Amino acid sequence: MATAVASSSALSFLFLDPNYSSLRNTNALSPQPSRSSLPRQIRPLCCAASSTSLEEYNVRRVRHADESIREEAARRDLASPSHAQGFSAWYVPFGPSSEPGERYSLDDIVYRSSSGGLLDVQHDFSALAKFPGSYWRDLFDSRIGRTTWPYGSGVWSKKEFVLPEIDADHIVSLFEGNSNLFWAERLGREHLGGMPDLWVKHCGISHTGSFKDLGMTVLVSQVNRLRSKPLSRPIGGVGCASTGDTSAALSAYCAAAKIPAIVFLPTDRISLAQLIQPIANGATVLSIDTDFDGCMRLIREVTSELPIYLANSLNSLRLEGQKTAAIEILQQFDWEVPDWVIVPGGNLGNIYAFYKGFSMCKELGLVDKIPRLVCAQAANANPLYIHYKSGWRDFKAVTAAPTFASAIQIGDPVSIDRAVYAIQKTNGIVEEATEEELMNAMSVADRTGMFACPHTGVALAALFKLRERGEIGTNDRTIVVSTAHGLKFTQSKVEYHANEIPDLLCKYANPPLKVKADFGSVMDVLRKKLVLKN
Ligand SMILES: Cc1ncc(COP(=O)(O)O)c(C=O)c1O
Ligand SMILES: N[C@@H](CCOP(=O)(O)O)C(=O)O
Repeated sequence: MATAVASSSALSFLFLDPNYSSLRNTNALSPQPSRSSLPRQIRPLCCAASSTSLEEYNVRRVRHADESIREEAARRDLASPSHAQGFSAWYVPFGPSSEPGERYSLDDIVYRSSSGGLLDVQHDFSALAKFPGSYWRDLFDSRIGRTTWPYGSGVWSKKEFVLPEIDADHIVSLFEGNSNLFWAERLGREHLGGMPDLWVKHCGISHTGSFKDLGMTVLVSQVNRLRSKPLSRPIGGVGCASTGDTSAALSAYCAAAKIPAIVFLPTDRISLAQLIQPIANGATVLSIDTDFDGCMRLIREVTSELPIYLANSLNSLRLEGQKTAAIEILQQFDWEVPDWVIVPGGNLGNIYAFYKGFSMCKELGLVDKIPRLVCAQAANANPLYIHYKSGWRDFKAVTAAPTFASAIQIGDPVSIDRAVYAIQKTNGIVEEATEEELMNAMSVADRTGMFACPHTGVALAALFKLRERGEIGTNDRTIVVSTAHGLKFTQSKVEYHANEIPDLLCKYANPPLKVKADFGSVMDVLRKKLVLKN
């Protein structure tokens, strides 16, 4: 315990020293240099939080019996604004602005630019670039798997790239992120022509079962800051329109922080598992007789009238958290850049978040290139695909039809401009998947040990098509982003395996076999099964 202690206190001063360029050879758990051996300019800073000696500081790193990790972080002055070291971020218009120099503080409540366009969070790259890429890589790597508040989170372990100025005490985190990168060995070998370097980033293996946790920790933390002293903003609650995952994440984070959550859900268009999440977390749940796009229009009107903070990805704060999944992928490959990343798209914030995470790492020298991005849409809800196919001529919203990938049944995505930018900047591709394609892709992946959701099925179906056309090569390192946990969408799997879906060939259906409760019948069935197999 005492050694683990030493490493974290070391980090707190290492990230104050621009000249300390590499931690790569430093065993994070090994004893740290004595205070006098530290470079001179960092000596006064390392113990800035208290007047204790380094020895005492390290010993005291063992958390007091009556102390929470939050209190410990405050005592040790970890991640306080003073540690931001001049790092900062603010809102700017996304794309060209009619007002030169237009920018807003992250403490402003603003979702649109003066011309009505989207906003983006811009970081002070000149401050971040004072540290070399190797410094950031090593710092982020050294924080993985710890409980140190707030760095145990995959999002907040990259705090300087996310919300550098927020006080650790305002952060609302459920230690999200750090999700599994699954080597899809059998799927690649048996179903994709021997692809040896195929991976699935399981963003849905998360607290509320989807990648939305990554963005929601950032948004709710900022709301917590705004509502707390000294800002004390009169925000009565946080609201969103949702196809089921944003609402689940919002409700959980708000419940953890004791902030009221209000969610607008399209009646009968989300799964039962998704519906029960905000109900259980005590949110105000409005089931509205319209589709997601209708709910989105309503929440935008309501948040402009009432002191309810908007939690959809129109709010660019969300994407700051979501972009850390891209950074995590790079980390998981020891900072080698994959060739392709395939992301299912609906409201289209996430594809841009991936672009942003990758491009930030490139600009700051953590990596030297970025992957090509593929955005995969359900054919029943494919406005980006249509736009792409038209050669990016005038964008037209569509009325999205029902799809098994119900969380992306969205016809008028708020982040359309962000998605176009991400695809264009990465020489990316947009692909679509029919209901049969997505359900079969999901089910064949399940046969190789996954339990994918239908949205992941959309991304997998896009991969099958791109492999077939030879656009993705056999040896290309390819990541499919799994956006939700399959357990949230069991009804669609039940229907599929029961072969009960009209006009759909359920190629991988595996219905249970009904057998009489006697030995002979059981043996007959098993013999038949084994003979068939052989
Ligand atoms: C499970 C799941 N996958 C994919 C998406 C698409 O993400 P985005 O809306 O950011 O495009 C969503 C939400 O829209 C989702 O809930
Ligand atoms: N799939 C989303 C749709 C809303 O997207 P958002 O990222 O803008 O919140 C959901 O689960 O609600």
